[in-house]
Amino acid sequence: MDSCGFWIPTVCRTCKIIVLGDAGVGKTSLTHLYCTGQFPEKTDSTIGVDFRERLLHVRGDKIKVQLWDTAGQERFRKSMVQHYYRNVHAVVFVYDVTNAASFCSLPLWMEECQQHSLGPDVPRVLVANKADLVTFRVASTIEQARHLAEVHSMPFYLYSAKGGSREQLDTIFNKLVQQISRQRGKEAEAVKSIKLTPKANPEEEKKGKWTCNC
Ligand SMILES: Nc1nc2c(ncn2[C@@H]2O[C@H](COP(=O)(O)OP(=O)(O)OP(=O)(O)O)[C@@H](O)[C@H]2O)c(=O)[nH]1
Repeated sequence: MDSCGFWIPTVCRTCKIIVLGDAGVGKTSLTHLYCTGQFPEKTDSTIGVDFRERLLHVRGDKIKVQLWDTAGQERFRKSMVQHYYRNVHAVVFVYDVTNAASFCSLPLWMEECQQHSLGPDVPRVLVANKADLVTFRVASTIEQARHLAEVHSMPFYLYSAKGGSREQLDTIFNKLVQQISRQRGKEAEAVKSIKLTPKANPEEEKKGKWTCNC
């Protein structure tokens, strides 16, 4: 409501963000923490997909951040995979710093995105999760992951869903949402400029069409 008691409608947009990575890397834990503020003490393997949402207020607009927590296990993905990739606005890749195989799978997750027509313009980030379990042994993989992210022009975050602060996680997702909003702004500008392109003078057009040269 404004000061005169009128209801001022605000825009509500949805940002669909899919979270991809091997089974057990912490996708459910991360999405749960971002949307509820709690690290879930117990999680089951995701079957198909789980949705979680959080409403953000950005400069007077409402943005519904819709997180698609996808199944890491192949057998739980098959039937849903086409749905994940429809109208995606951003991607979060996750691997577990204690699980080298989950790091090695990252190129496969990226390939899957490509196969489902997600272009390089779709914002993405890489999260190295379970930072609370980092040991000297896994430090080199973290550097490799940082490098992989750099090569693919995506921000890299070392994070712990278990021990990290929610503010830190907010920063990761909110930056992604800002990137999506900026991109939407550019698209809207592009559409406006197409609409504003002056039309040819209709009289001139008519003349051109009906002038007989014989
Ligand atoms: N120590 C530690 N454990 C974590 C962290 N994040 C998740 N876990 C644990 O890792 C296990 C798997 O986490 P999930 O969030 O279920 O993993 P997922 O990627 O959603 O797994 P799928 O649904 O099978 O694809 C759970 O026991 C979590 O409690 C973390 O940052 N640190």
